[in-house]
Amino acid sequence: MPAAPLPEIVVVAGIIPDGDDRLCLSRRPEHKHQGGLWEFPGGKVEPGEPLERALARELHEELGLEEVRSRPFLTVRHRYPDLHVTLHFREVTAFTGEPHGREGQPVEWVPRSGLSARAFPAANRPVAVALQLPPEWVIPPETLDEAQVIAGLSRLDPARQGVYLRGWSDRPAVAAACRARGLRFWIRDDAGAARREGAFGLHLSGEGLTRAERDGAPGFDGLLSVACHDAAQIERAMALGADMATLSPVRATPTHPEAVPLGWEGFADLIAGNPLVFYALGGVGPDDLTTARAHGAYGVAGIRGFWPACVDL
Ligand SMILES: Nc1nc2c([nH]c(=O)n2[C@H]2C[C@H](O)[C@@H](COP(=O)(O)OP(=O)(O)OP(=O)(O)O)O2)c(=O)[nH]1
Repeated sequence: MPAAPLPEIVVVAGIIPDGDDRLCLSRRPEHKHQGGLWEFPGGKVEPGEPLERALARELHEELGLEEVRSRPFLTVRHRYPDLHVTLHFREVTAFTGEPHGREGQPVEWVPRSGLSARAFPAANRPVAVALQLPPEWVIPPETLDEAQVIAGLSRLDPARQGVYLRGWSDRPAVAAACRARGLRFWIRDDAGAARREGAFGLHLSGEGLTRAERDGAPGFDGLLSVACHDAAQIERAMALGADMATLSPVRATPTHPEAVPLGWEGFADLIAGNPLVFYALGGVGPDDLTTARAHGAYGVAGIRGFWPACVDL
């Protein structure tokens, strides 16, 4: 007899900041699923209930908060041995009241830097990664000279933007400019250079991925990222233990006219259920962030539209 299908639930959970770089966590009661672990407060969505309303209801019931406003952060689908869960994590942008455990559960404000010391349910891994990442991933144009790139970097916003030094990965002066500005930056393929320069991430191109598979995972402690274009590459990125990936091209781009665009639906289908944090790349701009999040991405990436307009292209 075929095994009975596992129950499926839809959950909404709030990432609640306090303006002092701390987030509100609560501890799940021992008797519940994933009991004893820390969680982002929330609970099951009722049939037909809009997500923002569901989160406001849960945060009122569990923490006593009022007037909760939120926006999408990251959607995660996870298969526990006994349960399939779709978790809609949302960033809380406004609330009134002081969170307290109305159901007797411990509630704490935890500094972002202290999150890794807490035990979370397995489904939360991509959220822990995304919480360290900027929503925009900017690729400096390779048509500029080094001085222009350095000038452009000084105009980026470190809170919102990270930088992939693609063609600039072997230029110490460009990495130094990122460090000076406090920008998180990624280096292409070269784990040694990423270590030396104190890069936040190492981004593997197709070639870098093949080399890493042949020689073993690169020796680099920071974030591991892979450039993906299809389901097979996503599988390979996960097998290598990657944290994040770019997936492209979402739309047609002048730089890769031969590549078949995925479209937003194709993009969403490819990433659904994969525990990586994805950036949408290829013909997208900063204004596409809401659309990207609605299709399961965490961030948007690109050259044009992201690079400061005041620097001449
Ligand atoms: N709220 C929340 N739930 C999480 C997180 N990570 C994670 O895997 N989960 C799982 C655990 C549970 O299986 C499910 C949440 O369901 P729940 O049982 O707490 O929902 P609820 O508050 O509506 O509970 P109940 O009153 O119906 O028992 O999602 C997280 O960060 N926050």
